[in-house]
Amino acid sequence: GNEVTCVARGEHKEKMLAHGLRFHSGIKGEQVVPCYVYDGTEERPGEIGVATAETYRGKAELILVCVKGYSVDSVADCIVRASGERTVVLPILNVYGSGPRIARACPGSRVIDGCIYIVGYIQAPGEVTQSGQVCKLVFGARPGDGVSSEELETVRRTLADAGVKAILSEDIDRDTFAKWGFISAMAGTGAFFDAPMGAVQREGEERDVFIGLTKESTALGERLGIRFREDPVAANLRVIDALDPQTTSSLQKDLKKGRESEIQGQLFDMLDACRKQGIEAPTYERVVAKFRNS
Ligand SMILES: NC(=O)C1=CN([C@@H]2O[C@H](COP(=O)(O)OP(=O)(O)OC[C@H]3O[C@@H](n4cnc5c(N)ncnc54)[C@H](OP(=O)(O)O)[C@@H]3O)[C@@H](O)[C@H]2O)C=CC1
Ligand SMILES: CC(C)(CO)C(=O)C(=O)O
Repeated sequence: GNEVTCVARGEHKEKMLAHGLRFHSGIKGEQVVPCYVYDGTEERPGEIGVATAETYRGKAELILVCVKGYSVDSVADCIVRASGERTVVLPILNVYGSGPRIARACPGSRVIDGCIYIVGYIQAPGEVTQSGQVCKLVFGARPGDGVSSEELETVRRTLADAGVKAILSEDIDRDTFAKWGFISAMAGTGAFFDAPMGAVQREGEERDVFIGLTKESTALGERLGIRFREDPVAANLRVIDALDPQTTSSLQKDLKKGRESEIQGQLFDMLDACRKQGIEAPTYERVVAKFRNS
């Protein structure tokens, strides 16, 4: 029922416009949604508008920022242009601090914060796969973001109507930190040992490293004033133990293929923050040393 525009580029954009956006979804099944070039004037119900960050015109009501950490700066101008007085900007990256960072990069935009639990990827240009049944988005207000509780409720309802399990958090700083701590430990362990999560599910060095990373990020979080809802080691191991043993993180896959990756935001920033806060982080030191100068 809502108008949707995707900001895209390259072959992905071309294929979407030529053949529609093809979804292979564990939740919604197979679908092809027709796409058209969005120029800020015409809206076509039942179709997805497509624009580039440079050509996007018009004002959005809700902007979901779902690029990787290294691409944030390339979409900042677009976010500012697409923001009107009532627009809400919702980042869902796996990098803690994305809300504040995007707010700084996009003066005048109203930026909240969030994170998402989903397994998805671009399978081929114009084709997106979402695996399994999990699609949970946690979001919430940041201090001084200027977004009212009624507007947050509108965001929740909009996402829920689209089939997303949307949870309005009373402490999004805690929840984005917890997601960051998890993905950092998962990606760091997987990349360090070049192993899928099955290796972390068994007792042994891989599991010990995963636990070490989680304990160190927990110490950092506590130093920063995060009040975790439950012990992060127990919570993170529960998630790992429920994964398909073949699962690897996208950071691990990107590193293996020599592609640009989120290693700065997911690993290096964690160690740098530990050092800055005087938190001893021998496991992060060991894992990061393998990648920092390689
Ligand atoms: N994939 C997943 O299952 C999950 C991912 N996350 C997090 O979500 C974020 C996004 O991840 P993911 O979806 O995997 O990333 P992808 O790289 O698969 O998708 C991001 C897309 O944004 C495009 N993009 C980047 N910059 C621009 C730009 N300036 N103009 C137009 N398009 C642009 C990229 O194009 P191009 O390829 O040309 O760069 C790419 O198609 C990350 O922080 C990730 O850690 C969180 C939970 C689960
Ligand atoms: C592992 C997964 C899919 C979990 O949400 C993820 O976020 C990533 O690969 O970056």
